[in-house]
Amino acid sequence: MEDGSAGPRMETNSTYNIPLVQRSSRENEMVCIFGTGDFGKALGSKMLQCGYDVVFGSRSPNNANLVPKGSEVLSHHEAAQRSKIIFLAIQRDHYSFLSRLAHALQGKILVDVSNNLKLNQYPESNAEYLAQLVPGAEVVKAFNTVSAWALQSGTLDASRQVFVCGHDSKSKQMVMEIVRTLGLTPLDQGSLMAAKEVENYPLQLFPMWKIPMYISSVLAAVIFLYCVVTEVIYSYVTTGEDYTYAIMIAIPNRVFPIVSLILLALVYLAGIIAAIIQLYRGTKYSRFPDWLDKWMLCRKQLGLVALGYAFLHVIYTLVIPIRYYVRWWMNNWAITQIKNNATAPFDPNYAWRSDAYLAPGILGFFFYVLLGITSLPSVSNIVNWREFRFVQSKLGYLTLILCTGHTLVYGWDRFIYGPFYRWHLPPAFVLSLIIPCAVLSLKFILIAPCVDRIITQIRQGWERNSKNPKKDISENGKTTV
Ligand SMILES: NC(=O)C1=CN([C@@H]2O[C@H](COP(=O)(O)OP(=O)(O)OC[C@H]3O[C@@H](n4cnc5c(N)ncnc54)[C@H](OP(=O)(O)O)[C@@H]3O)[C@@H](O)[C@H]2O)C=CC1
Ligand SMILES: [Cu+2]
Repeated sequence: MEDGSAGPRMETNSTYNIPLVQRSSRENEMVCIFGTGDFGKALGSKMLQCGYDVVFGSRSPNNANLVPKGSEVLSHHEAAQRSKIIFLAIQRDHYSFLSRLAHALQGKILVDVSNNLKLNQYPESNAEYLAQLVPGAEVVKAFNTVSAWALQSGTLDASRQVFVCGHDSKSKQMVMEIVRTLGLTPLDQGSLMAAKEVENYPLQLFPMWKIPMYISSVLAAVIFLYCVVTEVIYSYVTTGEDYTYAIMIAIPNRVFPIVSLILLALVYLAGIIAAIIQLYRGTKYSRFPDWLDKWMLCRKQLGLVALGYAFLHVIYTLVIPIRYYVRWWMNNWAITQIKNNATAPFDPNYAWRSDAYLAPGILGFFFYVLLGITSLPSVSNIVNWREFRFVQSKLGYLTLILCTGHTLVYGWDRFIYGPFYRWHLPPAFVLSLIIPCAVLSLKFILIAPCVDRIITQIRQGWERNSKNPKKDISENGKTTV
């Protein structure tokens, strides 16, 4: 496997932009960069550091002071003559001027580094558009996943990989050689047809978080309103009591665990729905509906958002003893006992109940954190996928069971206790149990030996409706088993 060490290494304590290591095998190679914007400048100084000669092509060649020291600025036309490879650090919207330069760009390698603002912003990829504009040049897509900031500050750890694609393999090799010299890792993605995917890549990181964030915000808002109605407004309307201070801590501390529990259950609901669909269809070879695919893909983010809410619940719970309302209430209770000269008897039932409620909460949170840690790339990279599956699935269900148990014990007799059903609405925690209990019950059914056997068979490739389940006659008449 390639790593960054193929090219000359950067040594420390040298002046910026002076070649740190001379490229040993040949004369300094000249590269041309069109555009003196953020990316052009960052790429230029990185290349200078790594021993290339850099010439910029700009609309205003007189502003030479704007570019990194040691490089030249010329007009586009002149700069193009100086190098075989031209990096286009220009937004796609401005590409049209290149068609006028078509003659000067004949036979050159044009490296398209551009990104878009939105997924599928244009019908064709930027690189393919460029290839149409300048048919005489070889277009290679690369560098779009590396940010100008990372290039300049040297903090490339997270983005060392550079996707490269293009039709002409020789041009691609030359660009990949530059990528290596800059200390990055090129990943060949194939022909220019892959450019669209490469361009979508930096934009695609967002949707993974967008859906979980959206779901959790909507859930939190709805549950918050529900609690405000059934607690604050209800108290005010029925007894005239002012309970509005609850919206600061008491109600959020109901909303956070509820959202957390529902999100955690949603993580595992996706897999259960997938298993049910496979059971129903009797095969694993047909595609899941689009929404389920998306859901499956954002499970990790969903779980991490759930963990965030669990954290909030823990912190909000820890401050309970220092709340004024709680201190007042405790003091008042003690004073009442003193006044009446009667100590309330110790109630072992109540002690049991409160410990039985806290214990699964603490354990659940512990496993929750463990789940979160094992989903970090630095940890998941050192376990094999079986171990990862084991942790994420077994530990995940254990967490879900503990957290659901925590909520069930919290409920205890409140499930049937009339005063908690204000305006005939169930308390919010009852609603929070619907999805987790459904997930756990369904999972229970799915792991029953008779059902589990069928699912395992399906996942190993068995098909219920296949006419020839074992035999498949291929074109040349041979039978493959
Ligand atoms: N910034 C980043 O972190 C990253 C940027 N990219 C891509 O790199 C490209 C450049 O980005 P960035 O440097 O941030 O953009 P900027 O807007 O900072 O710079 C673009 C440069 O393009 C030139 N330009 C602007 N308008 C025109 C025009 N009408 N005709 C010809 N040239 C023009 C200008 O250079 P001059 O005045 O010298 O002509 C300008 O400095 C984009 O395609 C972007 O998607 C990719 C990855 C990361
Ligand atoms: Cu709790």
